[in-house]
Amino acid sequence: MITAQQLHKRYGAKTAVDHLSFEVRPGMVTGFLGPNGAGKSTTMRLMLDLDNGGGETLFDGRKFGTIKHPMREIGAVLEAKAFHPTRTARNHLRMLAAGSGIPFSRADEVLDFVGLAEVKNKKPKSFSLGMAQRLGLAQALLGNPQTLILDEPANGLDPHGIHWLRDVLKSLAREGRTIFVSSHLLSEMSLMADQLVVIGRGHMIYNGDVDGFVRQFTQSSVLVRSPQAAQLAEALRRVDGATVTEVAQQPGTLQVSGIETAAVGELAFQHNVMLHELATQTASLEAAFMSATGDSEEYVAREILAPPGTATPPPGGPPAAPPVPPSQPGDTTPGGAA
Ligand SMILES: Nc1ncnc2c1ncn2[C@@H]1O[C@H](COP(=O)(O)OP(=O)(O)OP(=O)(O)O)[C@@H](O)[C@H]1O
Repeated sequence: MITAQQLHKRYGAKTAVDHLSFEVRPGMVTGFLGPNGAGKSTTMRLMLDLDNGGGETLFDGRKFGTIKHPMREIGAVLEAKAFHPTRTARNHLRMLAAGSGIPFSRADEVLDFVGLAEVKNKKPKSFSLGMAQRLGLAQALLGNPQTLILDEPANGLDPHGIHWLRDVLKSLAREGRTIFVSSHLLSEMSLMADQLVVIGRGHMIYNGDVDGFVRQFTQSSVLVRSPQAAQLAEALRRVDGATVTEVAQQPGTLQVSGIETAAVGELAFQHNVMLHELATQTASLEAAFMSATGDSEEYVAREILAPPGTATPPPGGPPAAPPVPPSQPGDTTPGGAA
């Protein structure tokens, strides 16, 4: 269990982390989300005593600085390419193992585990970002720690690598470990994380389970398809708070919000309306993230750069419209947006 209390950090006049308190529980993956510059890396550095700031972090009740062999209890990767410049991957890990009373054989074990056995005698400076991430994870796992703190470990991994990482972290969590991981890959996070800590501009936005985050920051709706859709729509419109929209190009299909799925089914039954489909439509983690952090974005692209030689809009004029992606075969929405 990690207990972070009142973590804070200022850079001059700027508050990077503003009195954050949260817990990261064992046996599950806790995702750490926030827009660029939200303070995720700074928070992780504060947790590991790698930065000066305020607040306190306890790992199973103990401060990082009081743990005799931290590598054997807490594995961390905060920078993808933080390796010894001249040692081979294997010797880099052996050196760390020696410093923490870990047997040398463990270096080969973890290199094998992360898929780097073939390149273990190469220097990490020749590694791609994805390979460096794998070596970082090997380093974090070297001491077989109870706790893992990983800053964007999926960055640079190919799709197979991302899938592999998800399986690894989930299975390490199932073993009862405490996993705290930041990522900008929201679809990945929705598959991997059980709990979320979401911050914006150094402030806590949400701390709780993933479903709760999606529920809190989006509105779910009900999709209902019926050969008597008009009759059902009429009944639904009489329900207080319910909003009914006919789905374009899908005759007999209604999108309903402001009413539970079960209540739609019951209403259909009461009005002798036959249903062909009744489904709850839950918004994505990405939609929830956009809604929750929209006001906290610090670095926002304002306009599309005009190609050389084309006129730029006058200052104060309307911003350039974002380009509409071309439709793909099979797209059902204008512009091909999914
Ligand atoms: N060494 C530094 N000096 C001054 N400001 C800094 C320093 N490090 C971070 N900051 C600022 O603190 C804020 C938080 O930065 P941090 O790197 O923790 O954010 P982050 O959430 O990890 O961002 P990203 O997702 O882009 O990696 C940012 O506004 C950043 O500019």
